Amino acid sequence: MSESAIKPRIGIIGTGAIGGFYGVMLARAGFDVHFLLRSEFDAVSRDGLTVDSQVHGLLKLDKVQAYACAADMPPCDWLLIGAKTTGNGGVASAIVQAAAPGAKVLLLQNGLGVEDALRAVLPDALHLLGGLCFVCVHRTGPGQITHQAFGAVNIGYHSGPADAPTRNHWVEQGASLFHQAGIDSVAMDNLDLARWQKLVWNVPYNGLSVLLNASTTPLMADADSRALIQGLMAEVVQGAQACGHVLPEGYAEHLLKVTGHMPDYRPSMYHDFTERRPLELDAIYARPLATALAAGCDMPKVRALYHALAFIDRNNR
Ligand SMILES: NC(=O)C1=CN([C@@H]2O[C@H](COP(=O)(O)OP(=O)(O)OC[C@H]3O[C@@H](n4cnc5c(N)ncnc54)[C@H](OP(=O)(O)O)[C@@H]3O)[C@@H](O)[C@H]2O)C=CC1
Ligand SMILES: CC(C)(CO)C(=O)C(=O)O
Repeated sequence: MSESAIKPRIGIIGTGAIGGFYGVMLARAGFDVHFLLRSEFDAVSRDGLTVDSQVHGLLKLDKVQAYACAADMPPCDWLLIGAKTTGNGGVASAIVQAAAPGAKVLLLQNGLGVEDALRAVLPDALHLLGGLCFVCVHRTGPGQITHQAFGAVNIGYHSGPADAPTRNHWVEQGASLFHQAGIDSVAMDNLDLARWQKLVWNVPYNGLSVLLNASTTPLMADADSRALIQGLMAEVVQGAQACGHVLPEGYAEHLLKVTGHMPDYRPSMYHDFTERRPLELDAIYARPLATALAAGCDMPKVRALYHALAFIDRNNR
């Protein structure tokens, strides 16, 4: 921890929907939070960040410690990465510039193996952790975030210079940051399993929202799209099993039920498509497909969805 800080100093690398939401919640809980921005730097420096939350009400952070350049940030004890996985090449140098010695880097991203690529370019002294966000947030304008539902961040240690007890300590500290901000967070022993588990939701809904131009309510209401969702979910569960992960019994059915009760929601991939940003196809489709195949499990429905999305993505930019 930086010596002058009573609480760990937190840096947000990529202040979009996820980075903005959790950053605002942590700042409101009294943490010293510093936000790295790109296209929205001017607007957020001037007008602050607003979270219009259907859970917590209207949250406003008027004076944002905003930066356009990571080298200007003070050394941060925890760095929360809110950039899309498609931008991870560009965030590595920002992490190095904003990290205090021995900093904890928490990757708040969807997909499989996202820590592996980043680990390869991070200094050994940094701790790398994965955070699975169960939340429905999206940007509606510069510095404007809408929060529709949920919020939990589940955390697992990926790699770094810590023995087993120290790993647990850092995971617990990460969870405690979120608890202090009123957000649920549990420690996960097996990050890979947790990532597969999250994919059971993201593989069908993220991709189908783009392919069928639909949010969750119509996707759930229509018998054909619901059958597609179920077929995709079943394959991801099989893929996870082939890789040695035992998912809770009835997990896919549980997710269907939860989604049926969620507010009508457009996943982040839908927003990337409409804003003509690159889709997170590598992390959410290509890597799970390759990993499952290497373990002897083909996922033909997932593969077909991936190829359709790759076509759409190439023609969208
Ligand atoms: N939205 C959600 O509800 C959920 C999202 N996730 C996952 O969280 C991750 C983030 O998603 P989300 O918040 O929706 O994405 P957004 O597109 O809303 O936010 C990404 C932010 O990162 C910024 N950024 C990217 N690269 C850099 C860089 N090099 N330097 C500074 N800023 C950078 C972008 O800036 P710019 O505006 O300039 O592009 C943008 O503000 C994804 O992996 C997603 O799958 C997981 C669970 C739920
Ligand atoms: C599954 C969901 C909608 C909420 O748990 C989510 O976290 C996501 O969009 O990735």
